[in-house]
Amino acid sequence: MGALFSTEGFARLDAIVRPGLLCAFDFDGTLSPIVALPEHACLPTELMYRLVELSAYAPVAIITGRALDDVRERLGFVPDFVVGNHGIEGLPGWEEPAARHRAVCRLWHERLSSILHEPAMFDPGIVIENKRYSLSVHYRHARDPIEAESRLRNVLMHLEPLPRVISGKCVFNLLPEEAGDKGSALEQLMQISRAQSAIYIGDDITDEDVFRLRRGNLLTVRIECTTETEAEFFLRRRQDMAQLLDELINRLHTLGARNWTLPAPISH
Ligand SMILES: O=P(O)(O)OC[C@H]1O[C@H](O[C@H]2O[C@H](CO)[C@@H](O)[C@H](O)[C@H]2O)[C@H](O)[C@@H](O)[C@@H]1O
Repeated sequence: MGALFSTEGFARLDAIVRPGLLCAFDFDGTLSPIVALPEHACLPTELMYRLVELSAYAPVAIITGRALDDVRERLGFVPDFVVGNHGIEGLPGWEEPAARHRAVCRLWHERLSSILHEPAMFDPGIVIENKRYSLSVHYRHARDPIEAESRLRNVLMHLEPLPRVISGKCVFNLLPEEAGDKGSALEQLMQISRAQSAIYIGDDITDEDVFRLRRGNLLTVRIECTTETEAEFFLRRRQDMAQLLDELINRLHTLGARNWTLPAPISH
């Protein structure tokens, strides 16, 4: 993995950025800073203005672990595509399988709520975020987060049906086994939008499903340099996102690209 802001990284950007590019982003930790409480997360205005400008040149997609209605109200603009619940919510035909996922999540929620109320497990700092089609169990504010992580891991192993567990930043995300993921969501979005190439930026384990696609026409970028990733390049800090959006906008503008998913402007 190399630095995106390097000779090699800029060369890869030059190669991938062309008319027909889909620009896709994770939300928490990529666009929005990680904050103590999920309900306080929002899109910083300096990124929001840039994303609006970018969407004149290329379709913009948000692929997030959050529920759709939750993330939409945090964006402050309307992207071309929003996919929620780690890929479960928002793609054509998503409702039918999601109804099955909802029933499974209801079972898990009931079971977990009851276990987490047992005296030996009770900790007001452990919170279940019910996103209807997936659950997030947050332990950022647990009395002892390291101990909570290992106790929760043990509880999750015994749930029925067994969930697909994606760990994250002080969180376990629980998904039904047959649910899609962010990788399949990105591939579907490329098909739907007829994109020739794509860039995806993410910061967490749930984004690895995109990073491991390893397609020649997909540039993957992880926030923060780590060895535990399949992403091609990294940005040192989330704050570098503004510069990355400027790099995309400037290249697309120079190439005369336009967002082909928008109605054509009326000519007089
Ligand atoms: O796929 P993402 O958009 O990155 O969403 C992943 C999870 O993000 C949220 O939790 C994380 O961000 C919170 C706000 O900064 C933070 O308080 C929490 O500790 C993080 O785990 C969100 O609440 C989850 O639903 C998402 O699955």
